[in-house]
Amino acid sequence: MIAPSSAQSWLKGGSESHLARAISLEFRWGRSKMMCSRMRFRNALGSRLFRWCSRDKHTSVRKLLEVDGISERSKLLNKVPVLMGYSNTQYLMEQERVRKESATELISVLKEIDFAEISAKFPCIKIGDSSPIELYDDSAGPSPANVNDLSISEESSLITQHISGEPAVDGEVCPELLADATTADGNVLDKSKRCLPGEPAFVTEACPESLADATSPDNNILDKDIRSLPGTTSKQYRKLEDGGFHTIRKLLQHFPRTYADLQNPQGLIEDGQYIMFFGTVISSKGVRIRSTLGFVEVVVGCSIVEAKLSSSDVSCNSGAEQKQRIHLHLKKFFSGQRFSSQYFLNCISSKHKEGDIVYVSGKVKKVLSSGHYDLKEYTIDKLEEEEQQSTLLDGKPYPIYPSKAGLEARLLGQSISRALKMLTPDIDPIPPEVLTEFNLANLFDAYMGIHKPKNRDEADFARRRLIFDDFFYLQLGRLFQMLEAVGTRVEKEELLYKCENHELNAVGVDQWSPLANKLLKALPYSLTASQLNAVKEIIWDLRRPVPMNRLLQGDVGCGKTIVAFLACMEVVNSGFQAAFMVPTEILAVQHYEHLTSLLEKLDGDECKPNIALLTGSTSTRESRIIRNGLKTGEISMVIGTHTLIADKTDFSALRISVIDEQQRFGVIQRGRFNNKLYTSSSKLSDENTSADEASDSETFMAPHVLAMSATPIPRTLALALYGDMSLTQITDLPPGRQPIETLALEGNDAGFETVFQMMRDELMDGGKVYLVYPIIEESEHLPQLHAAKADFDSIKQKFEGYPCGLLHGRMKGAEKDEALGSFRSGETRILLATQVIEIGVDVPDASMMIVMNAERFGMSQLHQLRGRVGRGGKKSRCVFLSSTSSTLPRLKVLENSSDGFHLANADLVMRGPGDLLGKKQSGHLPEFPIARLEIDGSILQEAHLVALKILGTSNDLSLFPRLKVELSMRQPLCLLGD
Ligand SMILES: Nc1ncnc2c1ncn2[C@@H]1O[C@H](COP(=O)(O)OP(=O)(O)OP(=O)(O)O)[C@@H](O)[C@H]1O
Repeated sequence: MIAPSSAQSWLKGGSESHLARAISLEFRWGRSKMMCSRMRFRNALGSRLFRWCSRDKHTSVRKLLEVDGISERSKLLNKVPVLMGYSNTQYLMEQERVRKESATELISVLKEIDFAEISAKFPCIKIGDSSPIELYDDSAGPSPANVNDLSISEESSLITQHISGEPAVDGEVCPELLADATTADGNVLDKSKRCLPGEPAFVTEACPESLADATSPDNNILDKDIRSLPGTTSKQYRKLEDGGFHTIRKLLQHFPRTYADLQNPQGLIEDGQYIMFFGTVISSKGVRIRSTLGFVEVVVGCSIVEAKLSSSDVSCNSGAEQKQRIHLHLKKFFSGQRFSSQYFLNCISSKHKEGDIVYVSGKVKKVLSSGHYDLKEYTIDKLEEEEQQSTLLDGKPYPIYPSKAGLEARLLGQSISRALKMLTPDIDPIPPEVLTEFNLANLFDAYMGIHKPKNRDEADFARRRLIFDDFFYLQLGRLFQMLEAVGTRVEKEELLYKCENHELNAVGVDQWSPLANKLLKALPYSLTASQLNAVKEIIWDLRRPVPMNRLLQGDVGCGKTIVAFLACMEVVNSGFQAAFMVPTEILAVQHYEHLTSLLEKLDGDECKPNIALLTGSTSTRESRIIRNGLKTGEISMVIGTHTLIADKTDFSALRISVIDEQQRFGVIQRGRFNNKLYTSSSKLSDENTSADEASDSETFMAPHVLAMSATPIPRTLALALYGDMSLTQITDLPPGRQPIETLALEGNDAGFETVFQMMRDELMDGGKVYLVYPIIEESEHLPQLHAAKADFDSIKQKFEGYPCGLLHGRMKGAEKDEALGSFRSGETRILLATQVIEIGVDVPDASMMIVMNAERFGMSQLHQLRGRVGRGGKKSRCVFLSSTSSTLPRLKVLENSSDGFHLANADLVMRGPGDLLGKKQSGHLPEFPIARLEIDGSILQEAHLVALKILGTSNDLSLFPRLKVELSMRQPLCLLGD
């Protein structure tokens, strides 16, 4: 590309030929920059020439052009084409357009110019450094059908690079392109051999070595750089890379969001409906309304099946099916002088030709004449490739891709098609026997089937395999990491055995330790069946020679705490220690009080273990005493917050760590806890201070981990299901529980009136009410939010006679305990609180909860909050008040679901499973949520079995080198903190 200054340099010569050359250069520069708009060319060239001519030193030019005054602009412009050898501007433009269409001519034009000479003579002339300016969103990109869509700047820069022998500026060029450009007969660029879009010829002819390379079995095609994708321009590569598609795998894993049935809508089309249509372009024209406004209208004709038709509308009637022909009008307006020129509008409208088969989607708006509709906010895609058209004709499902990073669907679709062509049937790293055994598609067929299915069944079969892969590599990775961490072969086998055998291994109550048995007997209730099974299973695990890593999952209020207490007592009874870590001080105090009150009921003082509470609010003196007690082994069990993982807290013989509401702790925190525990245990063995008779290896063993969660975050959920954690579920609720009546209301005057009336009724009925607020104090920035402190007085007034309490995170530990204690004892009947009560707070007779501005909380949070009521025998109610009516539907979901697992699943789908093998805790929106645990559980199970089978055959995957490579490609085998 030639910089403008070059033209000025040519002008310095002052001769006619120099001037012609200058104009020629200027024209090319101007055209490449301006997409050949005649108007802009004239303007730009005219003003530039004028500037030159008006300068004194360019009198010679003026003379040459015979322009007398600078006002005679049009005269000057008419001279220019003549000097360039054309009769007038119109003709010049016409000729140049023809030139543009012929790459051969273009080369000859460019070859006329001796770039080396220009560069040498005029250092100010830079070759190939200007990027083309996009004047409008050419979303379609270079059309596969028309290679000339490549901008001249791009093409000329490629060729220029070749001629000047300089490296590519804009990206790699297929070597053949350059080779071809230098052929002796020159001047002709064989398009069939260029790396240009939509040219399959390239794949087979032009770059055979690159294809051979890609298809070589020992070359991992999937992890090839995206730039190995054939038939793609450097601009497209850049776009793909910017969209995160750095490898072929990334591209192929951009799965269709859905498939469209290649059938147009049936029945009545209503205004405002968002509909997809397939049809044929009937016309496409550009209309200039005035000098600054124009539009392009594409009319698409479609056949739809109409139920009730007037006879005039019916164009064909095949049996019972009546088809109606409708016309969709797709209009795009352009404003501004530049974009409303007829030439420009014609350029745009020519993109759609009569007879093109297109796929359009958008919002339908009826127009006056029957059978005609405007399509608003539309997208239009041409079904260009033969296979796409055959998709339409054969009634194959048509994949619809989710948009990504602003990449146009068409480019994505094309690139995926090209990537598919690179694949070979031997890309699958999973052994074929496994595929046969589990009835899985081969990976090659799976990619083909998901992107180009012949029918829905094929797409489903492919999807199944791809979901399998997601789960399989996840588990293979986790198990591989675990096996790496375990020393001996026996331990590895033991571990695999544990993972493989999910049958309930239990230790009967009669074999429990005396302490656990005594606690069980001291309970004021009987354990439910699943609570009992959970304890049996955990105790069985505690007696295994490998550390337990178990998740105890059960809905809010199902009674997990007592299960964990019993497990702790089992360990404490053998002289080991237990640590119980909770996320809040309130919860630590509650658990401590609960356990001590239960232990008080035990017969005989001699067996009562020494329990301590250690939180941030514990005084320094007391903390020192507790820490000392833990170090010496005097204290058997400690309940506390994350102070338990502080460096200075040491244990003498820690054997179990319970992490309550474990999703509240980050991966690193939990990892620190585990490491700490392990260190403590090892230290202990060095010092030989163990009171236990266990063998050395047992003493060295890392402590058991029992994590508890009511609403696992997606990451935990996925890990628990088939990661390295075993899962124990409590599936029933204690007897006498009644479902919580849930109501979602808009928090307007009427809504509040209803709620306050319900509250009055509840209080009169002897109930206790939580009022939950999103913030403590009113905020200027968020005036719509209700605040706990601000509402305190008005609630007190409104409910005179019913004492109110206040509980929020900014209160001191003792104040919080007091507020909760008063509510528990019934001293206060209304508790205004923030989300500090969200987890674990247990006031069994609290019977009503009202959540203000409920949309501010996440679904799982709301489920947890709701779990604070309905923990006793009294019928409870929960009201979620939304700030606006628009946020109400989301809250309504909670009206119908009281299943934390289901809600966590909904979260999983919304947030994605997160980076399961990394340290990233939070989820992210998935590119394509291909797997749903709710429905894909069986695939998950199979994947788990296959992973175990493979690792059972070869612990270090040495017998499956391709799987090992695949695993490392998918997930770096970084060790988790936990
Ligand atoms: N089998 C049972 N029968 C009757 N009540 C029970 C039983 N098990 C537990 N409870 C009581 O149910 C209430 C809730 O138990 P707990 O606090 O252990 O629930 P949780 O599962 O930890 O709930 P959250 O996830 O909300 O913390 C407590 O008051 C507890 O004493």
